[in-house]
Amino acid sequence: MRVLGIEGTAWAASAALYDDAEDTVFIESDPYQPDSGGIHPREAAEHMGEAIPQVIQRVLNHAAETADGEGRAVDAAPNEYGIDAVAFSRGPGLGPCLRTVGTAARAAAQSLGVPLVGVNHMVAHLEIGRHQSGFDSPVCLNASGANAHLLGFHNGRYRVLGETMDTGVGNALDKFTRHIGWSHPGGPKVEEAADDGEFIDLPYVVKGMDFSFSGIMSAAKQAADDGEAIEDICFSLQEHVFGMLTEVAERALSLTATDELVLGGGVGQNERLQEMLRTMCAERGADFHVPEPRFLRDNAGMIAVLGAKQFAVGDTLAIEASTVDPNFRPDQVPVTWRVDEQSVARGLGATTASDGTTTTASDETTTQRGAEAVVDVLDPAEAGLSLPARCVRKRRVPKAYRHPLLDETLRAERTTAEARLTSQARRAGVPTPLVWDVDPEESTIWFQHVGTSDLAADLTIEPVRAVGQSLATIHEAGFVHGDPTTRNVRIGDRTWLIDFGLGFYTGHVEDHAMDLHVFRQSLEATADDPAPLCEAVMAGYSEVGRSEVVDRLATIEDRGRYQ
Ligand SMILES: C[C@@H](O)[C@H](NC(=O)OP(=O)(O)OC[C@H]1O[C@@H](n2cnc3c(N)ncnc32)[C@H](O)[C@@H]1O)C(=O)O
Ligand SMILES: [Fe+2]
Repeated sequence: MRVLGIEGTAWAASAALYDDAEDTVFIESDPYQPDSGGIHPREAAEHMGEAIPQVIQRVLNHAAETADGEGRAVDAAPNEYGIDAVAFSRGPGLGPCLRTVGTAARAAAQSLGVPLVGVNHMVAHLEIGRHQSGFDSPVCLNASGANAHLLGFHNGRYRVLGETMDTGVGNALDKFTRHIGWSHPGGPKVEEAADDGEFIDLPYVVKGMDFSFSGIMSAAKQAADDGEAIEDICFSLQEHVFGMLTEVAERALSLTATDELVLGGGVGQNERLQEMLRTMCAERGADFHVPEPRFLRDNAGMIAVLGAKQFAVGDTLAIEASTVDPNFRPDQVPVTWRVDEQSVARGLGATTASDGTTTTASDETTTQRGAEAVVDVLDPAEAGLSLPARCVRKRRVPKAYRHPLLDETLRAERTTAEARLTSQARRAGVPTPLVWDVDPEESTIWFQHVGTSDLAADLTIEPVRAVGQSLATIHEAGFVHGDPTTRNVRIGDRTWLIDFGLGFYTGHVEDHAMDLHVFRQSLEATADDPAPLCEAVMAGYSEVGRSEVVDRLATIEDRGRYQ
């Protein structure tokens, strides 16, 4: 099968030929380069209008030359190019570009006499890595211009495990370089300048698996205005921004118990980002795949490859139904080509051994490696501690992927926050473990051992409802948990909240609603049937909390975050 792919969501006018018999991809691209400032949507669309017919023609020439290649049944295709389908990026992207390119794709499909396939650009950024790596069901980190998110396949869709709360990662870097007068695109120039830089402190914002770039970008611009060395700002931007992306990727691996990660998107070309992710995966024993650069930046090859998978299962579009969608979210895509495959969430819940005995993922005397800490369950007598009962020692171990100064600050701050907020939540009436000792130097806390397993291992309605009540209770007490996922809830005789390390004091409705959002995202990413669980958490929350928070949650979840 041969598929002609067409891409033109923003800056890359690109066409490609994918041949599945040989698994070869031929790509022709013509980038739009703004004279000044960032991407102007109308100028970009004009570029598409001129460049798309040319790149398509070059790919058709190549297709004609190779159409009678070995073993290929060209006669089966309705044209002399041996092309069976035309796939194009339907969105997300800039409306004027998408419309221009959509028109070209429809015309190409009609003149070649083949079906049209509509591809989601974000899913294509990630499927190319899965395709090439051979991974079953990885966590996917997309680091592109207009977006930044973590996706995992679950219950027939790509679920958003975490995403930027404001701008895309590439756009954030590009806005900074525009501020200091550098030409577009700025990302590669930041990478180059970072080579000679030294570390300066910038804001670092992670909420569960979501993250925000607005604070750090304003701080970077301010630092430039204040005369800080540009190479120091570039270096520190990379350390903070990519540190955030690596941290949330690790949290997603931990939440889903997955040991496969793929990277996608234009910012994925950055070698420091690749290095951080590679180091993090190596520390956890996870496999990591980065596609080659031509498949990371916008390109039609990824569109053709995913288009071929969709075409193979009959997922085609009638011309009259092929309108483009500038806000096309990855979780809106029916993943027709993966119906029978495994979920990203694995290793959760009860496991049945070959002899038929069932065990839950309980942790009696084990060492567990979470996303940011190593947790040991200790018998105090054996460990030589004078504590009344079984205890848990939680050590925030240094992360080799992070800059040592950033690493030290984060571990110290989170250890202090965790000890303080765990106790404060308990005083507010929420079941949390007793804090027996804290060693800030070693980023270590000793807790009372609570519960018999985590909520992820046994997801049922009642504890989920209790989590809703507990979140509302701490919000009323003036702080948020910061990372309330199903892994941070222990169940048993009661429903315990643990791991307050990302918590902070706040009375803002938005922050409270984010807490609920993070918990709901974790349910949606791991539960077989998330709907009743999502209802239960809201019911629990509503018993104690404010209705404004519930209303704001709806706004957050409706908000398209593509800027
Ligand atoms: C919707 C679609 O149009 C959009 N595509 C897009 O933004 O192009 P993409 O090729 O995925 O990413 C381009 C971004 O990638 C950044 N970039 C390229 N090379 C980089 C590098 N070495 N380091 C950091 N950023 C880099 C650029 O500065 C630019 O912001 C998207 O995927 O979000
Ligand atoms: Fe892209």
